[in-house]
Parts: sequence; C-alpha cells; structure tokens
Amino acid sequence: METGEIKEYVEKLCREGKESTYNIASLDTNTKNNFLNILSKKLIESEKNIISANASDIEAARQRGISSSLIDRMLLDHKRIVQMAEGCKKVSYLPDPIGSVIFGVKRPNGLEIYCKRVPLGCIGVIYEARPNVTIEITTLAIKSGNAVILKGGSEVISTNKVLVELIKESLKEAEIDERAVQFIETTDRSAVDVLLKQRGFIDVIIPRGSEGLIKHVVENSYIPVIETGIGNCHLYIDESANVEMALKIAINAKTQRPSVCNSIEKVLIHKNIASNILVPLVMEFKKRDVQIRGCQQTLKYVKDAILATEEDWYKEYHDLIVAIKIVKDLREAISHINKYGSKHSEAIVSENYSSIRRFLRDVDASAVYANASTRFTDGGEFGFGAEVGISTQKLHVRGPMGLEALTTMKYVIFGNGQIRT
Ligand SMILES: NC(=O)C1=CN([C@@H]2O[C@H](COP(=O)(O)OP(=O)(O)OC[C@H]3O[C@@H](n4cnc5c(N)ncnc54)[C@H](OP(=O)(O)O)[C@@H]3O)[C@@H](O)[C@H]2O)C=CC1
Ligand SMILES: N[C@@H](CCC(=O)OP(=O)(O)O)C(=O)O
Repeated sequence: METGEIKEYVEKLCREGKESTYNIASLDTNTKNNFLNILSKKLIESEKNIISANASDIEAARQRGISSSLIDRMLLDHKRIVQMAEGCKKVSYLPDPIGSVIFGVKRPNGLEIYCKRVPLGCIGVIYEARPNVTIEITTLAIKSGNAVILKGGSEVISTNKVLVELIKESLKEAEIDERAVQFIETTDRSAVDVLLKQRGFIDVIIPRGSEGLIKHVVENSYIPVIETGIGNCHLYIDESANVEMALKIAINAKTQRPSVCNSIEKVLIHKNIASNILVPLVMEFKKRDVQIRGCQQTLKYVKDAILATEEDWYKEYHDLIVAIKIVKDLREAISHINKYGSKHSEAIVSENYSSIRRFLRDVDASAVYANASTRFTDGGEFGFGAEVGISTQKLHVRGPMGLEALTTMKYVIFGNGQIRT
C-alpha cells in the first residue's frame, strides 16, 4: 500500500470502530458471554488452521535468524490453543463490570447521584508478536463493552489473520457488530503513526512492547496513552532468606519462561548470605544453560562469570542470561532496584518481617512480592481471566490490566426539578 492508501485504510478502520461503540457499550452480558463461548469453541475446532498459519510464521522467523526465546513467544501449539480457548471461558465467567454502581449518594436537595462503570470506548492496542494476545485483548475489550483496533507484531501476521477471522465469525454468530474488532493487516509501521493521530475516533492507546515502541508512542500520540513497560525485574535475597525457597524462586523466575516481561533479569544477594547461596544458585542456573554476569564481588565466587557493565544493570535480557550483584544491605538493594528497575515486578525472599515490610513499601513498582516468583504478574494468574498488558505507569491503572482497567466512570444524576441557587 502507498502512504496515502495506508492513511485512508487506518482511518476507515478507526472510524468504523468508533461507530460500533454505541452498539457495543449497550450489549447485555448474555450476548457478550455467548460471543466468548462461540470463540472458545471455534479456537478448538480450528486448531489445524491456526497451527498451519503459525508454522509458516515460525518458519519465516527462523529463516530471518530470530532467537529461540522470541520464537517461543510466537509459537502456538495444542496446549496454547486450549489455553486460549479456556481463557475465553474464564472471561465469560467474570462479572460484567459495565453498569455496576461504584457509589451512590442522595444529596440534601434530593438529587440522587450515582457513579457508574462505563466502557472507555474505542481502544487502540499495538502489541508484540505473541498471537495469544490477540485473543486476550479481544475477549476483555468485548466483555467490557469496548471496540478495539488491533495492531499485532508483523512476525505473526498470518497467525493473527486466522485468529481475527475466527473473532469476526464469532461476533457475527453472536449478532454483535463486527466492526467492534478491527485488525490492521498491513505490516507497514507508518500505519501506527496514522493510528496515533485518530483522536476523534480512538479514546486510548495501549502500546505493549519494547522501550523503542513506548517512546515512539508517547512522543507521537495525540491520544492518551497507557504504557506497558519492559520488565527489568529483580529478586533480592535477604540475609535471613530460607535458602531452599530462594533457590526455587530464583530458578522459576528466571527460567520458567525467560522471554516474558515478568521474568527476573537480576538477582541481588545480601553479602552475609552470599557464601551460602551463590555457589548452589549458579550451579542450578548453569544446569539450565543460564549465562551468568556479575559484579566484582560475585566474580570472586564465580570465576567464569562475565563482569556486568553499567548498561547490564538497566538491561532486560529476555533470554537465559542473569546478572548477579552482592549488596551490603536491604537499603542498597532497594536503591539499586529503584534506580535501574523498570517499575514492573520486584521480589524479596526473606524471613524477616520488617525487611519484607520495608521492601514492599519502598520499592517503586507495579507489583512487589514477598517470598514468591515475579512470574505471577499476569492477568490470568491474578484472576482477571486474561490481560491487556501490564501497566508500569501510575495513572488510570497499574499492573495487569483486566476488565475494570478498560472502563471509566460516569456520574448519573436524577433530580425532580432542582436548580442551583
Ligand atoms: N508490560 C507489559 O505488559 C509488556 C511488556 N512487553 C515488553 O515488550 C518487549 C518485547 O516486545 P518486542 O517484541 O520487542 O516488541 P516491539 O516493540 O518490537 O514490537 C511491538 C509492536 O510495536 C510495533 N513497533 C515497534 N516499534 C515501533 C515503531 N517505532 N513504530 C511503529 N511500530 C512499532 C511492532 O511492529 P513490528 O511488527 O513492525 O515490529 C509490534 O507491533 C519486552 O521488553 C517486554 O518486556 C511486552 C508485552 C507486555
Ligand atoms: N502475561 C504474560 C507476561 C506479560 C507479557 O505478555 O510479556 P511479553 O511476553 O514480554 O509480551 C505472562 O506471564 O504470560
């Protein structure tokens, strides 16, 4: 497509999305749940088609030399398709947030004021090459009464096209305005720039992706943005930590799925426990092919580790790499995290109540954990059924974004002729 054509194309999708909001906002819960159940069934029935489209995306990515951890994010297999289908059902079981009364008050002059939950309207989401995200965002958007414009990662365009076809068929069968879900089919990035200018049609933009994407969107959008930042997550092992628990959490948080944003990239260890834990920890990491980087102190225990640079402490590896730092106390751990972290998910392993309380209070992040893996920062794991992303900003929402994150409020006032004097 030529530049002019892309502009016309994206504007049309956004205009149609906006037009559908009036129909979508007033859908009853049964109709929305019916859509979710139809989509769930279609995902299972279409496994063959989905896997075949996904295989061609994966093959093309392999030929372009894309790393195995990124390929893992792109991959759909039987288990992941079943998970997507189950995710649709989970969202259908959740209470419909739309129309619920957040609070109500009767004023002395007789006015009845209700604060009600309403949809945001039309949401634009730009996201990474992870096809399950297409389904998660759609299910949450429709259940919360919103229209959505989807711009997925180009590496999985074929998979996304098949998924969007299933979404459109399901909307039609459920007798919902199909224009509520729009998918930008071009992989030309200039489409994003057009999207960011559609202030009249789009109510909020949610970018999910790299620092580069977030920066580009924040600097160029005419529309309010909810940022979902990168995950440079830390695990701090306190001097009072239970060593067995610390090892279990560190291994899980680093290696269970290293390609996602809630995996840890750094381990900070209190100097008084370093001699106990460093050697077994590094041994466990090495068994799982994790490359070790470390501060000068760490290198005294782990001779073959690579010396971490200043850049390392800021970095999200997204891979089987970890950087370890020995700190002199809890205070240094907290300062380090607040300086280098990305305000996503941070954890402490400790048996000391005061240290835990201080860590949870003073670390500035969207999710802070005591004695658990950071891998739980996820809408599904938090009981939200799915997630649109993990907000690392403070306004409107923070942390995994589920149904309520896609709503705003509206004051509804009933009177019987009152006037202000
Ligand atoms: N906090 C959270 O919820 C989440 C955080 N992340 C973070 O995202 C990162 C991984 O994402 P990654 O695969 O790198 O995603 P990218 O940022 O490369 O891509 C994400 C999407 O943005 C588009 N894009 C990227 N840069 C631009 C640009 N300059 N102009 C227009 N479009 C652009 C991509 O298009 P194209 O296909 O053309 O590349 C793609 O659709 C990690 O750092 C991860 O932690 C990811 C998901 C959720
Ligand atoms: N929801 C995710 C984590 C967030 C996410 O999607 O991150 P990413 O894989 O970096 O796009 C999970 O734990 O499965």
